[in-house]
Amino acid sequence: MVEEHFFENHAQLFQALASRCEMQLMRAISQRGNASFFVSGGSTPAPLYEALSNSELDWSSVGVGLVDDRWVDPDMKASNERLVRESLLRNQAISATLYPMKQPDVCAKTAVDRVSALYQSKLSWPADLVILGMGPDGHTASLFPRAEGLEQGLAIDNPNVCCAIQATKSEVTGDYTERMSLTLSALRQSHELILIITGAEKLAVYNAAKEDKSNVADCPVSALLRDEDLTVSVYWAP
Ligand SMILES: O=C(O)[C@H](O)[C@@H](O)[C@H](O)[C@H](O)COP(=O)(O)O
Repeated sequence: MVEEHFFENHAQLFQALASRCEMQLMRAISQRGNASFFVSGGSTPAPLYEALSNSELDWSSVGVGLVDDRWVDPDMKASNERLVRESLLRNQAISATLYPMKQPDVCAKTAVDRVSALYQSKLSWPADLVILGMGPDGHTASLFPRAEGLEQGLAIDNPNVCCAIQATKSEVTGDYTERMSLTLSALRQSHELILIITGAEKLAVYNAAKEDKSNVADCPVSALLRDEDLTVSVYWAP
């Protein structure tokens, strides 16, 4: 199910969301002594990460994982790891621990088991806080419609929390077709699942995906939105 938080502008959205994320991380730290925070890349969430980087919380108790990453060197502009290091892991949040997805392996497939084991051992599950984006094609994380590897990504019996995805050029901007992503079952293991979307086009895709009765493989985000055992908090502004 969904819990909608719609705002008149981005400034209001990110201010409200930063406060909510800060509270959620502080709650996890006070209850368990640590917090796991999984973050998406793309062009939307950077203002949230920049705001959170100034939050006065015990960042040394926060483990940061990636929701997904492009299989590119972390110094490349396309790298989600780079985006997170530049927007979140600075100021107060510099003392958080980031666990990257990208490994020296030539392809994501040979690294999946290793990154899954790393994420399952170093980050606490269920995830305390997960930040998702959504593409106009209904993908979330790097779970792209009909992409190679998506079946593993959607499989409820997949013991891994990560999967390797080979998106097609038409699905992704630029050449970043090879990805690693959290699986659907990993995303469902979240105490707080936040989906950030902006603009009219994504709102229309979201509204359709909420009702979507078609195959999840055609609109992976709908698997989360339609899950009655899960609450996805949707933050939207024009
Ligand atoms: O690697 C990525 O690109 C993201 O993790 C991806 O899942 C993103 O959240 C959506 O593609 C939306 O991207 P925008 O925020 O750029 O629209």
